[in-house]
Amino acid sequence: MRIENATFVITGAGSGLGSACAERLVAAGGRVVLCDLSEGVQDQARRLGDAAIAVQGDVTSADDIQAVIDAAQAHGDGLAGVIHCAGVVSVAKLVDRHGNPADLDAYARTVQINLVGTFNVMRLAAAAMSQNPPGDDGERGVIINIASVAAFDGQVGQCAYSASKAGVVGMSLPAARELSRHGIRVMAIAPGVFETPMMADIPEDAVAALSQAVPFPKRLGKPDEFARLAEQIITNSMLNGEVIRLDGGIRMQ
Ligand SMILES: NC(=O)C1=CN([C@@H]2O[C@H](COP(=O)(O)OP(=O)(O)OC[C@H]3O[C@@H](n4cnc5c(N)ncnc54)[C@H](O)[C@@H]3O)[C@@H](O)[C@H]2O)C=CC1
Ligand SMILES: C[C@]12CC(=O)[C@H]3[C@@H](CCC4=CC(=O)CC[C@@]43C)[C@@H]1CC[C@@H]2C(=O)C=O
Repeated sequence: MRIENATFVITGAGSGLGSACAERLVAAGGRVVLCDLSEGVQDQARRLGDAAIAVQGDVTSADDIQAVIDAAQAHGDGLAGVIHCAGVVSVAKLVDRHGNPADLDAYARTVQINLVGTFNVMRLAAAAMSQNPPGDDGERGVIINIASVAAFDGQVGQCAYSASKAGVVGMSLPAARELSRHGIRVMAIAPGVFETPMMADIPEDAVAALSQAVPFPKRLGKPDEFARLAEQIITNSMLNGEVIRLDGGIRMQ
């Protein structure tokens, strides 16, 4: 799949990994529709110029995401792909230090945004892309979902987050198998620890410890390193039905 003059939806594009993907795709000649809950996404689109537009929306809402996809179809010649970066992290023990059980609504909220939101974006994007004229090899589109190393090595306090990301991993192969008949590829990236606003409130010594836990290089990943992998997935049509860890070799304790 080529990037030049093709249109991509990027969710979570107001910040961190999504924002870096938007910059990279525009630099490669693509058009982007940026979706985020936060209104800051409008400024991000303005910074990127005419190739970018923003549609504020919630990935868990069918109406919001349909509006994003409609905007993408109007912004170019059909929707070529989605990089679905919107997500939230949550930390809560099953039983806290006072013996209270974890909050059930908080658990459901994380799963709703990270897992149900991913399914919502995938289903609406795939329905739109299935109507595209076929390109090389009959390709009609590509979906990149974002999991996490926490899908495989979840830490204490990450029951909700790890379950939501493991669900994203679990959906990728059946989705790729099903959508192959439409020429749509599905991939997932499982990042390790990346330097984004999601990490902003973590104390310096905790960030240093996380960096030390990476075999090589001993630092947090940079958002553009993530965006470069997303770019490779878009342009390399043999990548399908797989989850790629991008983590410097870290295995969380
Ligand atoms: N930063 C890291 O170390 C890692 C991040 N990830 C995953 O990567 C993805 C991107 O994370 P970052 O860029 O680091 O986080 P971030 O917090 O910088 O960006 C996430 C964006 O998603 C948006 N968002 C949240 N809920 C939304 C909703 N319901 N609808 C629309 N937008 C919504 C937020 O407004 C925010 O702009 C997330 O799925 C995260 O779980 C995975 C592994 C490591
Ligand atoms: C630091 C902490 C736990 C983590 O390791 C995550 C971090 C937020 C960004 C991340 C996203 C991932 O998908 C992988 C894990 C992690 C680096 C979390 C913020 C608070 C968490 C904490 O303090 C745990 O005790």
